[in-house]
Amino acid sequence: MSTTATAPNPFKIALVQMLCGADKQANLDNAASHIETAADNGAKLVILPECFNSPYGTKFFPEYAEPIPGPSTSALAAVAKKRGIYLIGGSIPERDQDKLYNTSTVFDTRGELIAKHRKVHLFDIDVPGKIRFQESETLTAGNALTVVETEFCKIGLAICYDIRFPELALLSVKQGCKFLVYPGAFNMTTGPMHWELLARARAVDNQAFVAVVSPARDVDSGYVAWGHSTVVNPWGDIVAKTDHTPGIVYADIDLSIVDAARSAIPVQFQKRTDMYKVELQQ
Ligand SMILES: NC(=O)CC(=O)C(=O)O
Repeated sequence: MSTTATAPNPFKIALVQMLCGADKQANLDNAASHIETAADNGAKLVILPECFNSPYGTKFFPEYAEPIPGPSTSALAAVAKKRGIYLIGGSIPERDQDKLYNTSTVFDTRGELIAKHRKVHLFDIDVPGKIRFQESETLTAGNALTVVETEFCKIGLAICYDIRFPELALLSVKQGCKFLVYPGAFNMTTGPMHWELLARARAVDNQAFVAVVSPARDVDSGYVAWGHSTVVNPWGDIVAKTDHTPGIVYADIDLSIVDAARSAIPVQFQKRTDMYKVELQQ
């Protein structure tokens, strides 16, 4: 669907910061119940966290992985259709033949799957004495930029570690995105260092709204999520944010702020493409 001059603006979004535990069905039920609450409260676009149907860990991915469509994404489609909302389904471990991906699905108001993003940059890090995580032990990286057409605006969708790669965001914005969405799951080492910093950086360097959506923190899990789901406006201001506990973060996305920021500080139109260029190799 293409964006029109009559698109509703502002529109309300909801970030679902939920606990994501070992019981897949409980995760699906919990997500559906939060989505219903968000819709009751007027959200037109609801966003779940990374790996919402499974614990976040390479040993869990093979066990929890599903094809798309599959039980988890069918449940998402049903609730999007029932409530007439757009739904960005965080991510799930996806199985496609002999490969596994960390994949986000997007549903429109009729429950149709309108986009699918496979995490492009796998989370392979080793911070001595703090955290080692190697998604590539079980996952394969996606190869595509994901721009989602909605009635509100184009949305650039990427997952967690993808936020650390400004090139991906720049390419989405080059394709017309005014809003960048990152289901994510930073941890107790990288969260306090970089979660908010990166969300604000991507907002400022792209003059776009940015939403980062985390699971709630469970200190007993093998991977302890930072939480702090946040929405940042194109000036870099935090417009909505929570702590580490379960809950829903709401924000109004007023796209006129994107236009105002881009017109006041017109870096989007001042790129020295005679000197440098970021280009999609596809
Ligand atoms: N979980 C991730 O993909 C990324 C992350 O936690 C980080 O970049 O830090």
